[in-house]
Amino acid sequence: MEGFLSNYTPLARTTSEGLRTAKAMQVGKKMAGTAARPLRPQLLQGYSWVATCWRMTSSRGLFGWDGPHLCGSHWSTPREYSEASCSTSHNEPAPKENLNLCFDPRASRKGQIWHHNLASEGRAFQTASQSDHAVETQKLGFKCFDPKNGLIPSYVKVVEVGPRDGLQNESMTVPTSVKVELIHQLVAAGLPVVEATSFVSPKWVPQLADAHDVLAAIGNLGSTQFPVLTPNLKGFEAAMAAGAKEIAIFTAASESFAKANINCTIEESLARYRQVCDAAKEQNIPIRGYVSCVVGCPIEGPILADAVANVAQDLVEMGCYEVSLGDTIGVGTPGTVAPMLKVVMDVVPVERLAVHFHDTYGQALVNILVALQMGISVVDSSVAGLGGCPYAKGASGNVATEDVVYLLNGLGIKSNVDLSKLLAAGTFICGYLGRTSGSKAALALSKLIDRTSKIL
Ligand SMILES: CC(C)(COP(=O)([O-])OP(=O)([O-])OC[C@H]1O[C@@H](n2cnc3c(N)ncnc32)[C@H](O)[C@@H]1OP(=O)([O-])[O-])[C@@H](O)C(=O)NCCC(=O)NCCSC(=O)C[C@@](C)(O)CC(=O)[O-]
Repeated sequence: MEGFLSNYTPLARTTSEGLRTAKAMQVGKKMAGTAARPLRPQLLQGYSWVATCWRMTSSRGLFGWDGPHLCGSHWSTPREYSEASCSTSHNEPAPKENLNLCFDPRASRKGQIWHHNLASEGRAFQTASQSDHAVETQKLGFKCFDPKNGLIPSYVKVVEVGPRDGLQNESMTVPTSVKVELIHQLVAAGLPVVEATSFVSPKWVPQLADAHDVLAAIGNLGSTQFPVLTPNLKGFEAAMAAGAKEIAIFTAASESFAKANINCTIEESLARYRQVCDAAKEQNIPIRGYVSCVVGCPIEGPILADAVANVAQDLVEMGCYEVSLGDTIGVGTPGTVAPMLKVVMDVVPVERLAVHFHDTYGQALVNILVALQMGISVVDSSVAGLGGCPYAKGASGNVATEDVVYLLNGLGIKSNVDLSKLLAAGTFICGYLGRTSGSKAALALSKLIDRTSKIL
């Protein structure tokens, strides 16, 4: 735990660097020639990489200051964003309303702006390679954000759970064709794993009663993995009959939640899953495992990390290639998630662990960052933040895949997910469900795109 906390020391520097840089922004104010309001940090939370992202507004509209050179997000900001917010990426003059000021820590130390673009100086914007950037951030001591030093993974596998976890809680029946189209779009966006559906009792989860049809319709789509949930042998056999190539088994670290969700004790569930695993192994079917309620349970409250570690270890021993740790009701903060991960990592190798956060309290991204810093490189998420568990009252959706990919891009971590195609998938499913996306990144990017289309 001590070592873990020391990872955060550089963040204090990041923040103070950010504050110094903010002063340099006054130069930007003069350049813009507008009455900018005083600058203030957004979300200045202890852990937060967003602490280095600031904004100022003026009577002319929103002026974005893109300051994440300090933590590495600028160069991997998605193309759509660059195009929308900074027309100088095309070497064209930027409209004033679209002013974008970028800082380099080297320059900001001297109180200068490194890059700026104004209507008259549209060519000032430059690019730098990710490695230049990594070297720079390292020099400044921001090591915790440096994938090259192995302090966070350089590649993260994003496991999309929207078609299963996302839709299972929807009250309106989503037609099979819509589910299949959503899966196609998620695959097209480059997601390596899309959890397609569940072979659970239709009495328990009516929304996924068409599991066979969904799986039959998607067939084999490139190299994408399509795990499906199987709560028992009956579900496993049905999944095999529908052509499943991978399964997921799921239990909990909380007795009460296991009872509510799968109608048995944890021990009984493990006995069932041993049978499922034996059957799967005979057919060379990979098995993913889930542990729910890893920090809190809607019925029991706080959960002991040892209980999580025991169940995770059992799942690995019975044959799961990966165990996803679920904060089912989204109550975790780094203060509870990090110690829990530490205990689990003592018994399960970090390469076998994934994290699965719901965003009920807005803590999912910061928890993911902590998990990455602890070496975990598999993150579950749901497009547009859809989701919730029917047996976990009050649980909101999963962390949105768009937000996770935006974060990963910002950290210079590869995921091979195309954010623009992912946004389209989110727009598609939200359009069908008649709801606003639960992804902040999706909302912000879509506004930016709308705004630019009005300007251009
Ligand atoms: C586990 C059971 C089946 C036990 O349910 P049960 O009622 O105890 O089962 P049973 O063995 O007594 O059987 C009752 C009926 O269900 C049928 N049945 C039995 N099994 C199946 C099956 N596989 N597929 C289809 N039908 C099945 C069985 O044939 C029988 O039918 P009947 O004779 O009454 O007509 C039930 O509790 C269940 O399906 N639970 C699933 C609940 C669920 O899907 N929850 C959401 C997923 S978990 C989650 O979201 C958390 C996660 C993974 O995302 C991570 C996180 O966020 O923490």
